[in-house]
Amino acid sequence: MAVAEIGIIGGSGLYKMEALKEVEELEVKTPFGSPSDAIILGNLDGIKVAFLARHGRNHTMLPSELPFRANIYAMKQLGVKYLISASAVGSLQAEVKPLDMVVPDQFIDRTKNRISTFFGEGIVAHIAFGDPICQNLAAVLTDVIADLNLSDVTLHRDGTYVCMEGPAFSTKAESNLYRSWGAKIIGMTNLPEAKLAREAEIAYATLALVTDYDCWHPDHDSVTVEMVIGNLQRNGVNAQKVIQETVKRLSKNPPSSDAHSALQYAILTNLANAPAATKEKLRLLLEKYL
Ligand SMILES: CSC[C@H]1O[C@H](OP(=O)(O)O)[C@H](O)[C@@H]1O
Ligand SMILES: Nc1ncnc2[nH]cnc12
Repeated sequence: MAVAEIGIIGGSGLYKMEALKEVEELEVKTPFGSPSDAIILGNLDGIKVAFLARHGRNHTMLPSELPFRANIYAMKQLGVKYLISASAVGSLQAEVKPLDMVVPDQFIDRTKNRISTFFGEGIVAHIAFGDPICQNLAAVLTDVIADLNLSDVTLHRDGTYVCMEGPAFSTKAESNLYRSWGAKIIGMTNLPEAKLAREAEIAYATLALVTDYDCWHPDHDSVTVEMVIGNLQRNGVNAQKVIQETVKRLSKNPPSSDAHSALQYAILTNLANAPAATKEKLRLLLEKYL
């Protein structure tokens, strides 16, 4: 039985959910090692949720050091079917202002050093990733943001998130290149998570919290960590309201998601003859298809 069907990954500045009740800390082990930190299991308005601080509660991990596979696999082990990521992002477009919220629908991969598949070691799968975000989950998020009508927050219902390697922020030339590609926001974490969530058949969507104008805007200072965390603290309460209401609506009316059957036509290897050790390692992902 699922421990929690809804998971939350909190990014920079969002290290806990204040409204979580009856919390329990779970030290989860996975075939891919330990997640970034203990998973905090608790009740949000009576609904069980699993919360993980992406960089650890004391923010001790660089984006390139994050155990993405362990984080997503741990959520899968707890029975998570819907995963909400809350993330700080820089804006690449003038109309997207600090404190705004974006629910991106696309990614551009500029990472260099991430493992973003569970497969290999004798089992090959290629998931479809044309629509990397679950649009039905994203629609719940956007409806909630619109309905809450938060002061100082403009909602952007879609947009492309550039996922860069980091940890240094972009150069102006890079930032302007991404602008010329029409991308809306930039961060360092969500693309590997979205890929792994899709392989794990978990519906994934991002609540992107805009904290800065990166380094391209002639009238604004270039991004600093102080700016990111300051703006995150300014709209951390709003972000938590959005997540809380989204959890309520998901639990009342869980949307269908193509992500929930993402592996159906993705596995190439005949599992009957696949290495037993890999089948065991990926048992949770494969058991429906064995
Ligand atoms: C603290 S600024 C850069 C840092 O913030 C974002 O983190 P997250 O996506 O976990 O909110 C960005 O991706 C970088 O990791
Ligand atoms: N400008 C930026 N670039 C990359 N990641 C970020 N996270 C928050 N702001 C960012």
